[in-house]
Amino acid sequence: MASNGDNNASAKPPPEPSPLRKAKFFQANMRILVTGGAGFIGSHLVDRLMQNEKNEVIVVDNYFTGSKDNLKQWFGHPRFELIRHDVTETLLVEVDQIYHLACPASPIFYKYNPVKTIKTNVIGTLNMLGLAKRVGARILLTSTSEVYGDPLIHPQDESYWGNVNPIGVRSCYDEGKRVAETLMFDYHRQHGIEIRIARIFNTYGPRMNIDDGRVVSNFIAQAIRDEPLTVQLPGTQTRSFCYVSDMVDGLIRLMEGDNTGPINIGNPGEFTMLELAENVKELINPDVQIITVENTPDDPRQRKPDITKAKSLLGWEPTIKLSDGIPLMEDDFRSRLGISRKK
Ligand SMILES: NC(=O)c1ccc[n+]([C@@H]2O[C@H](COP(=O)([O-])OP(=O)(O)OC[C@H]3O[C@@H](n4cnc5c(N)ncnc54)[C@H](O)[C@@H]3O)[C@@H](O)[C@H]2O)c1
Ligand SMILES: O=c1ccn([C@@H]2O[C@H](COP(=O)(O)OP(=O)(O)O[C@H]3OC[C@@H](O)[C@H](O)[C@H]3O)[C@@H](O)[C@H]2O)c(=O)[nH]1
Repeated sequence: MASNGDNNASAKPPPEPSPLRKAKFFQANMRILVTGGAGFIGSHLVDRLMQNEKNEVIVVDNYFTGSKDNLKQWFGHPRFELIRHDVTETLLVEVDQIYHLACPASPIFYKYNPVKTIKTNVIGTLNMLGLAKRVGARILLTSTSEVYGDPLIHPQDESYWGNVNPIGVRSCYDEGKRVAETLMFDYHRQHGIEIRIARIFNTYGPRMNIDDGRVVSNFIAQAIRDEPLTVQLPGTQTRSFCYVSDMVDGLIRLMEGDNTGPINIGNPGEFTMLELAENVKELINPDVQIITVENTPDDPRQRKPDITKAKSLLGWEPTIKLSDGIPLMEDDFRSRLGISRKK
C-alpha cells in the first residue's frame, strides 16, 4: 500500500485494474488520461508521456485557458486522443492512470468565474475520483502551494496546515484545492483508490499564455514589448519558480512511485518580485523600466517549498535555475509575438 510516511492506510484494498494488465500473452499499452492537458503544464506532460511508446494518452479539456495549439504535434497520432469535455460533467473512459490537472491556474482566470472554479475543483475532482474507482485507475491531483495560503511558517513543508482566508477572492481556488485534497484522501481511505497528490509551486516556461497574468509571463512579455515591468506592491513578496520540464519530471516520478503525498514539487530558489523584475530586465531588455502598481487582496507574502520529501521519496530535485529558464521562455514568447531580439 502506498503511503505518505504517515498512518493513512486505507480500510479496503484498491479496486482491481483491468484484466488486460495481467494478461499472459498480450501486453496492453498503459492508457493515461490527462485532464487539463491542453493547458501549460498539461501539454508538456503529454509531450513527455507520448515519448514512451507504451503509453496511450487521452486528453480532456474545455479550452477555458488551454488551447488545441499546444497539442497540435500529436493530432492524428494513433496513441493520442483529444476530447472536448468539462470535468464538472461525468466521464467514462477505460484508463489505467489519471493525471488530474483541469483547473484554471492564473489568479486572473480563476477569479473570473469563482463559482465555476469551485465547481471545477470539487465536482471535477469528485467526477475523476468516481472514474478512478470505477475503472481501478491510479489518480494524481495537481494541488498547489496555495493550500498554505499566506504561510506563517517558512519554508513550507507538507505537514503545515496553512493560513487560508476561507471567504476571500482567492478562496475559490485555495479552498477548492483543499477540498479536492480532502476528497482524494477520503476516496483513498473509504474506497481504496490509489492516489497521488502533488503540491505544485509556481511553475513557468514555454507555452504559458502570453496574457496569462502570472508574473513570469507578464514580465517576459512586457520586456519583449518594451513596456514597463509591473511589480505589484510591495515588491518584497517572494515566490520560488520551477521550470516546467523539472515539474513534469516530478509529477511522473510521483505517479510512478509508492507515495500518496502530498509532496511539494517546486524549486526552492526564492526571489522577491523586485528581484525577479531585475533579473528579467538584465536578461531580456536592460533599457526597460520597472514600475510599481497596486496589488490584489490576500496576496501571499512569502513562498518557498521545503522539498526534503521530494528528494528522499522521489529522488527528485529541480535542475534548471531561473537565469537559465527565462531565456528559454523568452525564445518561445518572441516567436509567438513575432518580435526578434534587438541587434
Ligand atoms: N502553473 C503553476 O504555477 C501551478 C502552480 C500550482 C498548481 N498548478 C496546478 O496545475 C494545473 C495546471 O496548471 P497550468 O499552469 O497548466 O494552468 P492552465 O490554465 O494552463 O491549464 C489548465 C487547463 O485546464 C483546463 N480546464 C480548466 N477548467 C476545466 C474544466 N472545468 N474542464 C476541463 N478542462 C478545464 C484549461 O482549459 C487548461 O487547459 C492546475 O490544476 C493548477 O491548479 C499550477
Ligand atoms: O504583473 C504582475 C503579476 C504578478 N505580480 C506578483 O507576482 C506574484 C506572483 O503572482 P502570480 O499571479 O504569478 O501567481 P501566484 O503566486 O499569486 O499564484 C500562483 O501560485 C500558485 C498556483 O497554484 C497558481 O496557479 C499560481 O498562479 C504575486 O506576489 C503578484 O502580486 C507582479 O508583481 N506583477
